[in-house]
Amino acid sequence: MNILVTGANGQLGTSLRKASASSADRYIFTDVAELDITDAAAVERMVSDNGVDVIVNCAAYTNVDRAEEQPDIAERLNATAAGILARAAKKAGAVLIHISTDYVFGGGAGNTPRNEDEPMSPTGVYGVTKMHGEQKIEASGCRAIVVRTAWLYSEYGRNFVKTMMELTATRPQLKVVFDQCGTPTYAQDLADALFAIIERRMIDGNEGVYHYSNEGVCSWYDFTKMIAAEAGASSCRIDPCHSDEFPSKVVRPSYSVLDKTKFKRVFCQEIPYWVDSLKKCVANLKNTDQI
Ligand SMILES: NC(=O)C1=CN([C@@H]2O[C@H](COP(=O)(O)OP(=O)(O)OC[C@H]3O[C@@H](n4cnc5c(N)ncnc54)[C@H](OP(=O)(O)O)[C@@H]3O)[C@@H](O)[C@H]2O)C=CC1
Ligand SMILES: Cc1cn([C@H]2C[C@H](O)[C@@H](COP(=O)(O)OP(=O)(O)O[C@H]3O[C@@H](C)C(=O)[C@@H](O)[C@H]3O)O2)c(=O)[nH]c1=O
Repeated sequence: MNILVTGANGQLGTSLRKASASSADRYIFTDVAELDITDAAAVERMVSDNGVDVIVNCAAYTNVDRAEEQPDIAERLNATAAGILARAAKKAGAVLIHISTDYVFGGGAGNTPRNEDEPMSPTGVYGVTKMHGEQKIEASGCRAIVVRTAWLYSEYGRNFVKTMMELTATRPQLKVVFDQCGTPTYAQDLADALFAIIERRMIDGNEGVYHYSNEGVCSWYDFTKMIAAEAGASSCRIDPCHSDEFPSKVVRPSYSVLDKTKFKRVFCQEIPYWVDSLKKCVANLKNTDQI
């Protein structure tokens, strides 16, 4: 099979490169320099010239704060381009694997993990544009597997784990919000899971929306405490704070824990506990001195 990966230099794309290294399938890794996914003609050409069977879209506008000031750019990449990929997939008879986010959900009083059928209720531009992306894919009628994930981190690029390893090593004190709860996801776990779906040919007949994060629940505060403990940053005092004490232009979801029952049932995969995966990533970062 020919598998086109877009946004391949990002966290998930890089992890997928690693996951698929020994596959007999042909993976075509592209980032914006090789394939700008907002360019419909270029996308169609890439798909037809290479006989693409599966597109894995790892490209996105992921700067949540900046999206508030650049809604048009975020919409173009997260929504319009998702529609372009979907239409190209439909025309070629390919399957689109698209990644979405827990930020399509907002707050709400409850603390029940979100399932796939729950109505979307994003509270910021990034979440709105990702919701539009999902809607454009559905409207295209292409065969698609949409995987919503959350709080992605890895050894690569910028992410919360690397930021907090840096801050807890250099600052005497930090305040971190404890009133936003979700589940972190190690990008390598998600990449391995997507790779297994493709490798085991489980893409056909399983179209739909799925949730995937690591197992468990925590606040950003708990996440930071665990990052500091694993990194050995004992000199930084970490205090919990409310969201209004950490000013931001974006209202982030207060509770966006994803229910992964459907993913585990359909794809027969176990999902690692968030603390176990965090330990692996921090150990890698400490060993390779990538921060
Ligand atoms: N990061 C997170 O916490 C979460 C992410 N997700 C979703 O998971 C997916 C992967 O996220 P992640 O790996 O963190 O994303 P990254 O931001 O790490 O990677 C996105 C990649 O897309 C590239 N890109 C930007 N514009 C284009 C374009 N026009 N054409 C092709 N590629 C482009 C980026 O290049 P450049 O860097 O040069 O802009 C970057 O290499 C996304 O769909 C995201 O919305 C979901 C939940 C959490
Ligand atoms: C650095 C810092 C952040 N925070 C808060 C701000 C915010 O509420 C929370 C997380 O900060 P971030 O800026 O990393 O979060 P954010 O960029 O909103 O992360 C999101 O990215 C997108 C792409 C997704 O799809 C989401 O799943 C999620 O991972 O921690 C503190 O409370 N104290 C701090 O010192």
